[in-house]
Amino acid sequence: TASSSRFVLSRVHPMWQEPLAIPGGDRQSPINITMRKSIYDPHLQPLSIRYDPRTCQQIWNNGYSFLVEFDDTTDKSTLRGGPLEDQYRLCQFHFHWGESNAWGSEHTVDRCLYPAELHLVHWNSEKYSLFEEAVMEENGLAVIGIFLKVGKRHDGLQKLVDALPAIRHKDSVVEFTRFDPGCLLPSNTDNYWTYAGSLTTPPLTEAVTWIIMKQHIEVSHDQLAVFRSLLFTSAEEEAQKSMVNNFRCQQPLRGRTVRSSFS
Ligand SMILES: NS(=O)(=O)c1ccc(C(=O)N2CCN(Cc3ccccc3)C2)cc1
Ligand SMILES: [Zn+2]
Repeated sequence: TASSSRFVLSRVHPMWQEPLAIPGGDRQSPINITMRKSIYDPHLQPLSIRYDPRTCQQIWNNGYSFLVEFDDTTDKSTLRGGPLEDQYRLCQFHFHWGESNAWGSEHTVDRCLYPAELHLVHWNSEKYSLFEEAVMEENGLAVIGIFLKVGKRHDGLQKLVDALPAIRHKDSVVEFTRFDPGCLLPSNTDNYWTYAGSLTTPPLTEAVTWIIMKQHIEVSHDQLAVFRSLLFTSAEEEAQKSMVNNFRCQQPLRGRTVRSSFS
């Protein structure tokens, strides 16, 4: 039954000890998406992604990734449509990456690993009044996942890359304004997979409608190398640890269906 907590089998994550039991535990993220098992759903609406660069506020190192945070006190940067019933507000975006270009993404497609994955995090502003509230509720969050591949330089990303040396250590924050997260979206946002999942970091709550883009974006090797120059550790700590491999291991599908917006 839903109340029975299952033991989520997972290898110990380098960054934090995976809890042995998660309440429910039958819709955990990330997962591998098997293309031939995903179900085309013709009723999925087009996504409406409208971001206002004026809501961009700061960038900070939280000791696990770096987050670009937005003013989410009004409906200026929003996500609607697709599998979503309600309107969601953008609150932050962050990335997950590896120590090498061979791995780093949290989700995979037919077991294909990408060197990094971007998460644009939104919360249901029709049903809840704060992110902290929505994070505990089913379908409280909607996260867009975008795979990164190493290739040509991403001009829009460079402004963000240039800000990273200022937040090298955990808990450092700098002002970061007038950045349009729309520049990080792939040219085609009509083709995506969607499934019911969870946060991939504590509290791992099963509150997320995942929307994983089929089309990846390209960034240069040097841009990704700057991500790896960040540190998990604060300025006070002796041993400096490079911020790499900040991804969670994959979780069982538990009978969930992954839908696709394309046939
Ligand atoms: N990788 S992911 O996209 O799944 C993702 C991970 C973390 C977050 C995030 O901003 N927080 C998770 C909770 N945390 C703070 C918090 C809030 C309430 C209760 C407890 C703790 C912030 C959002 C998305
Ligand atoms: Zn994430």
